[in-house]
Amino acid sequence: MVHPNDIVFDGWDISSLNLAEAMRRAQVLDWQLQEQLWPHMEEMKPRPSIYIPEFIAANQEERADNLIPGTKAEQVAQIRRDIRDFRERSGVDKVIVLWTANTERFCDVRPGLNDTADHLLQAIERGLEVSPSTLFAVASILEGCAYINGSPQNTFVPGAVELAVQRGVFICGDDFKSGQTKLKSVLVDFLVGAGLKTVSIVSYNPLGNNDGKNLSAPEQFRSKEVSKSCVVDDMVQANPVLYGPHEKPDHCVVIKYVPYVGDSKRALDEYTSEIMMGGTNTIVVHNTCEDSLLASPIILDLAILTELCQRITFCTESDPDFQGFHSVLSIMAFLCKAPLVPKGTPIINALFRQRSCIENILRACVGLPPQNHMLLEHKMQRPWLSQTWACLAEPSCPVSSKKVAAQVNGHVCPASSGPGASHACLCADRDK
Ligand SMILES: O=P([O-])([O-])O[C@@H]1[C@@H](O)[C@H](O)[C@@H](O)[C@H](O)[C@@H]1O
Repeated sequence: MVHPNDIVFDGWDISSLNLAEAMRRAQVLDWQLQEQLWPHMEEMKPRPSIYIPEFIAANQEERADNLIPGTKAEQVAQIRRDIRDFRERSGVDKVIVLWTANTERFCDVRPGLNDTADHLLQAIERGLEVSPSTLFAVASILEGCAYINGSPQNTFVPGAVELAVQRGVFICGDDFKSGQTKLKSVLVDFLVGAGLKTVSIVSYNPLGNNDGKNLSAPEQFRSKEVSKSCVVDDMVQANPVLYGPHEKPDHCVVIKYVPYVGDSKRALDEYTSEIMMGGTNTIVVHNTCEDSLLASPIILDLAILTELCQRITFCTESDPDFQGFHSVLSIMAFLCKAPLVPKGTPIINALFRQRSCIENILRACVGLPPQNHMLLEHKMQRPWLSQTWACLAEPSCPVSSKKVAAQVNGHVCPASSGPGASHACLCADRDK
């Protein structure tokens, strides 16, 4: 066993690092923790990956040392073999693939190139423009493995989405919502919800890890800028009293590579809002975001929730046959900066609305009604009667006409006559 003390950071030979060495190089974990983790990490070595220089910053070249050779089609075939090999060797039942690698530049989206599943597969065969993250997505989908995109680029070109739908495989993304954006998706919801018209949001991000280095290139920064900027759109549009049809706040996002701060990303934000009688309200936030340590639990949650979603089916009153979620797993919006949703469905960025979606679906899975915070039972003139609620149980509900039942692993949650109980009712109208 190589001890961390035996490794010299300066002048490091970066070829084929194992995960213990990578941990040391990343300088994220405290030294004592590194020492404890070392024996568990050193056995693990990343499999080779795909490097297409035009998709990431030129400054990443020296780190690209563990590569899958060949054409794009051969690379996809190799990833598929790796997934199968991992599944067999590890003995796991399911594999979920998650992209947490470098931010890529946006990929061209063109008819004939990647607008349909067939065109995308042909583009791979012909070696046309397909990003590494999309090659991984296609390999995963073809292996029947859910694929999660933790970076901002447009991995899910229309052809990749169509392929996932055709194969009934979950995809979700984009870009972990970890620090500054998470706070923003709460603060702007609060400001606009409280009637303060936010007119300017200025966000600076000094960042010193390798992600920051990659993002110092304009095309890669552009991908991140888009995912970080769209996060307030729905909250603004949801308030037509404050904002006109095409009106939205000025929103400026800056990321600067500052090696000294390492993984401790500084997020500096200024929110300016107009209030009554020509006044302004200004909030300035300094937020030290431990970039990797905020992202890591999100990675775990995404994988765990995706697996759980693979076991959930539900029905609605208008469609009583049980079915699974759409391949574009939009309930993961809570964990993503730029939520991917099925075409034509609303994008929700407000953090607590996103959380409430997950919470209520999970409540339905265990036979509880949705949490709507009305608490009418505590607001009644007359004493509260539990029978008021018992009437919500199947088969007929005089209070609400809409019902949704949910099941996990084929087990349908039972109706009950207790307070607030219904047949795993997801109905938003239950209190009407
Ligand atoms: O989640 P957040 O703090 O808004 O955004 C962050 C970006 O500002 C940063 O550049 C990147 O390195 C992080 O991974 C994360 O995406």
